[in-house]
Amino acid sequence: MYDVAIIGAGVVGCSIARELSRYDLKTVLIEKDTDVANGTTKANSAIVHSGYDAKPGSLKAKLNVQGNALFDQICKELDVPFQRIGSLVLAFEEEEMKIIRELYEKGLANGVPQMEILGKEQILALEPNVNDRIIGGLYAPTAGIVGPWELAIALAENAVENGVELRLESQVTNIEKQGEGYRISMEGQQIDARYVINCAGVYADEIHNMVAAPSFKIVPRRGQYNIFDKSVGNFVSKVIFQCPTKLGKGVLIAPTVHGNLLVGPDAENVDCKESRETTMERLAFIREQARKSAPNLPYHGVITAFAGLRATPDTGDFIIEEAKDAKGFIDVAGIESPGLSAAPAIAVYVAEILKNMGAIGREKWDFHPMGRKMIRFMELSDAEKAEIIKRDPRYGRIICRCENITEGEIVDAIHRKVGARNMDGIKRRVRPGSGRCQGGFCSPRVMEIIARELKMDMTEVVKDNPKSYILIGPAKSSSVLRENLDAAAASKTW
Ligand SMILES: Cc1cc2nc3c(=O)[nH]c(=O)nc-3n(C[C@H](O)[C@H](O)[C@H](O)COP(=O)(O)OP(=O)(O)OC[C@H]3O[C@@H](n4cnc5c(N)ncnc54)[C@H](O)[C@@H]3O)c2cc1C
Ligand SMILES: O=P(O)(O)OC[C@H](O)CO
Ligand code: FES
Repeated sequence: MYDVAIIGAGVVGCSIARELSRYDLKTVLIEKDTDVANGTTKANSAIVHSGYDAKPGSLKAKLNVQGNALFDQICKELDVPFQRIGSLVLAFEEEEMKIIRELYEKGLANGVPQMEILGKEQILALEPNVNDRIIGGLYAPTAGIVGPWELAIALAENAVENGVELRLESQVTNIEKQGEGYRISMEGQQIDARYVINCAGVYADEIHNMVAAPSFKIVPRRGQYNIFDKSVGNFVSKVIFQCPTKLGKGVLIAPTVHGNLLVGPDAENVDCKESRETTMERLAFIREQARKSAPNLPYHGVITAFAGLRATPDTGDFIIEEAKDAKGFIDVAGIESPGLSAAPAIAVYVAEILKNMGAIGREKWDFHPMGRKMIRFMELSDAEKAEIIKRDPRYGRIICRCENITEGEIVDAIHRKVGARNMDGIKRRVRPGSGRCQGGFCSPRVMEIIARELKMDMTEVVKDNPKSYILIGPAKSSSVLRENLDAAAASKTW
């Protein structure tokens, strides 16, 4: 019997798993998909908000500000890209300056440090590409940008290194009260756990309803984006917001931790919890909105688009509590924005709930907080590069030309504790496929490496879910070509 079962391995479930791995507990992290960080965690604005948006007194406000303060340490421990670049909210008219002052007051009430209301010239000095029609704005230097999926993957990996069990491809289909705890059914398997933590993102209401009377509803609210090429990645140096509306913080322009530029999101309630498609109409709307902030936005540099789903609750705030009619079942639901920023603090908050229930005992003496570092080959000095190629020549072979990723880095991503099993898994860990050609050049090479390292056939290598095949079988001409190449290699004629 497990002490704790966490359902959902997004950034929230992974943060909680890592936090609980400090304690002497038998914990399992359950995920329906083939990899961690495959839900909302892989598709968001990647901003660590400073914390002036949420209503003072709300869980969102408290956990955002607390979470923001934890990022330096966690990202250092786990070797996750994070930059505290600051954010600006722009005002274009006097009415909006009123909103800026309200945000500032809310920020003070929430405990956000170092905020300043700036005038037009101060903002233009910081961000020359911003529309010169602005009249002022709010500056929050503690806002940052992070690699959201890198964070979740590193948290999961560190949790596993500290004893948490990770079960992928395990969709929870039923939960029943059973003696001291709960019996959790997944396709073809069942486990028992004393405590259950529901971190199922947009599906959290359905998981809740398996054991308790319905008490909240999650509406998927889609947000779409464009990503721009690195050549225009420094168009702005901070996160540029407009004034928030009822539907959220609005369209932003921000650099990413990998040097691209991100523009979006819009906010659109959708019926389906899997509706992650982008649409020309909404992307055109985003473009128009973003041009208000920066009329010269270099749209020739767009390389791709994506969409994510906010898990918007009908309660207005994060729901983090024991379900009223299911003792030992804790909902961590409605974790829409600023859920990424709040995730480290949510984990501490959930651990406190478990402590108050008497579920958590002593801290383990052998918890090790440091993640195993990744070798980022292009960030090494020439001497370090030479040394590592001498040890492992695979670091001397560039596979992804756009992002300069070596075979050694890809092989390492496959064989780590929470290793990549498919193309998107590799892309999220080491970025081949994220560059300007979007994998046009490197994808076949990455497929070959996955097939070789995981001892599978090329046709078994998938993009993401088990049915997302890329190849369906050898074409006649390609098998003839392969025979010719093999023959040529054998006779050493080239
Ligand atoms: C457009 C957009 C922009 C955003 N921007 C920001 C931002 O800039 N800053 C910020 O702080 N926050 C932002 N957010 C919010 C942030 O992304 C989320 O709060 C955060 O990613 C939520 O993480 P999660 O782990 O709760 O959910 P998820 O990442 O969705 O994880 C839930 C997991 O549960 C799994 N699951 C579901 N059902 C089952 C089941 N039956 N069995 C097993 N597993 C199951 C899913 O597969 C999934 O992996 C944004 C969100 C969106 C959509
Ligand atoms: O639009 P919101 O308010 O859900 O916020 C999403 C991100 O945090 C900012 O883009
Ligand atoms: S070569 Fe890998 S994305 Fe272009």
